[in-house]
Amino acid sequence: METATVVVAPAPVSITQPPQHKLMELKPAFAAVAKPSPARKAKPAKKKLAGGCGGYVLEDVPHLTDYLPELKSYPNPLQDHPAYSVVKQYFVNPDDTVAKKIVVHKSSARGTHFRRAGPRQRVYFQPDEVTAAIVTCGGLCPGLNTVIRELVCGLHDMYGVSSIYGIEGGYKGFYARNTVELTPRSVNDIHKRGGTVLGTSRGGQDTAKIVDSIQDRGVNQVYIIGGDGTQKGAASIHEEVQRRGLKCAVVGVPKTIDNDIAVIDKSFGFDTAVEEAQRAINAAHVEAESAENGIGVVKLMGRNSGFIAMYATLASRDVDCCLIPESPFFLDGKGGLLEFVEKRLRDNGHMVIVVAEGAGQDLIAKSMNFADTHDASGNKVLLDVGLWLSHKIKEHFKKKPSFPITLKYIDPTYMIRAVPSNASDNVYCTLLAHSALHGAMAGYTGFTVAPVNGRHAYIPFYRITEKQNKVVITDRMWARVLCSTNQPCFLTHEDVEGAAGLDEEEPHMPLVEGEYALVRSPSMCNGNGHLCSGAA
Ligand SMILES: Nc1ncnc2c1ncn2[C@@H]1O[C@H](COP(=O)(O)OP(=O)(O)OP(=O)(O)O)[C@@H](O)[C@H]1O
Ligand SMILES: O=P(O)(O)OC[C@H]1O[C@](O)(CO)[C@@H](O)[C@@H]1O
Ligand SMILES: [Mg+2]
Repeated sequence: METATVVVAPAPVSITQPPQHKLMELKPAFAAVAKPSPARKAKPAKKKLAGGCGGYVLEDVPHLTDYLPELKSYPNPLQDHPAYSVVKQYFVNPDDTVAKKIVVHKSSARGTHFRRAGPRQRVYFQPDEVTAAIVTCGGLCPGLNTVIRELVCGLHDMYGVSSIYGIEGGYKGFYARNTVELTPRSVNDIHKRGGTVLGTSRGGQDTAKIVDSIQDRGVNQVYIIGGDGTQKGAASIHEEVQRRGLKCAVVGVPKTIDNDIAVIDKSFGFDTAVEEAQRAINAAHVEAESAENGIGVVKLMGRNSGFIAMYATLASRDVDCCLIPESPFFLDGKGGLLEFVEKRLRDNGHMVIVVAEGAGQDLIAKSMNFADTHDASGNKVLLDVGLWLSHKIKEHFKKKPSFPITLKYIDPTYMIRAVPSNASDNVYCTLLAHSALHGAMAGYTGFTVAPVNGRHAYIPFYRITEKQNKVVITDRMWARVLCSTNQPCFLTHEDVEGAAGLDEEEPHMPLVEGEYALVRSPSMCNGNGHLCSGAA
């Protein structure tokens, strides 16, 4: 492990863990202890924080040596790889970290950083020791197959790993389905297809059973591709793996077209989805333009976050009104949506409305009195806002016989996520997969990999799962949308006051024992291991 940066915080070690020399004697694929009773809960992993000068904080990720301190390391085989041997500085400097915030003032603290992703000089697995498993969970997203392909090809071509399995049908596939062997040949052209060749599912996440399966199959690297729910599942798998003292790296690759994962720049598949949404918006615009008082309503995905609707609106420029979950709206009366629709039709003769599926759910529930239902993962099942809105608009104009309208409702929901990824998402997925496997080979675990301000980083699970990424309606990006559509903002003063801020939290670092395990890093401090002033 890279000792220059981090001193390991005391790890929560299971009392069933055998002495270390025993661990090292076990089957090379994994070091395991007796299976625990499913009733015992894994303790949440401690946060690993290191301080540095000028308010610098490293939010580090766990490493296998945190709880298996005697693990052997080996020179990275990449150093002999013909493609990489010529690359200067191919291995990531152990002190390299990625800043969470890059807009700073001269007096700002340096703030939170994450460990930079990439290949390390030393690895903690020998190629023939690795048994890797890949699983995809949650809804579909363009690029899933590309990530699978690049994990398989990357592990094989860069590290000489040949034992790679796909878990079929999401988390429950660990204990309810068969595995499929993955080779560079079997995944060769899967990136040209939408969906996931492994299948996916919601619900059925049973951590104890999953870790039993990991243990039984001798899996020592698990790559888990999925959204916020999946990453929560991955966090509990990692905790249980650590509690059992298994030599098994648990790695998350964030996936969701909703782009609702916090901290990261953007989730893969999002660009493709926005591009695909353009086709629906174009169709709505053509239909609307060709009719008398034509209205095109397009519903796009976005359960709690309206990013797809927002970016699709900005990209298109044909949209007259964009409705997202983060920005409440109302229909009737002065300043309401119906008044705006009427005005826009009088002015332009046609209009296009883009609505994110999670928008206006409270209004629909009020007017239709539906009981909440949830999917197998516990996500609220949404009511069809597009249908409801279309109905309300038609009802409104029915009362005005001198004002005939033609409304077309387009619901491309699944079409924007079932397509193969576009070129830029393909490249992005490749980098994600490579960053993920370099991290696992280097012994890091319990992390999600993703770009932060353009640089790939290893981010602890808790950072990804503690809150969702949402459109900030008091931010300039939403103002750009309002400028491009010239729609009313529908907001009251209270809505604005209550809206989430752009840059709220920067976690402060209590210098006391407790939830945070503060670690002082000699290389980042003033040479004697003390935090420089301003670090707290
Ligand atoms: N809090 C949680 N703890 C453990 N597992 C969870 C948790 N939430 C969800 N999961 C599991 O993660 C898997 C995927 O979750 P979910 O269906 O919410 O999709 P997701 O990963 O959020 O992706 P997306 O929202 O983009 O479709 C499911 O198998 C679900 O059971
Ligand atoms: O696949 P399902 O269960 O219909 O889920 C649809 C949901 O999945 C997503 O595509 C991703 O969370 C959402 O945008 C959408 O609400
Ligand atoms: Mg989700």
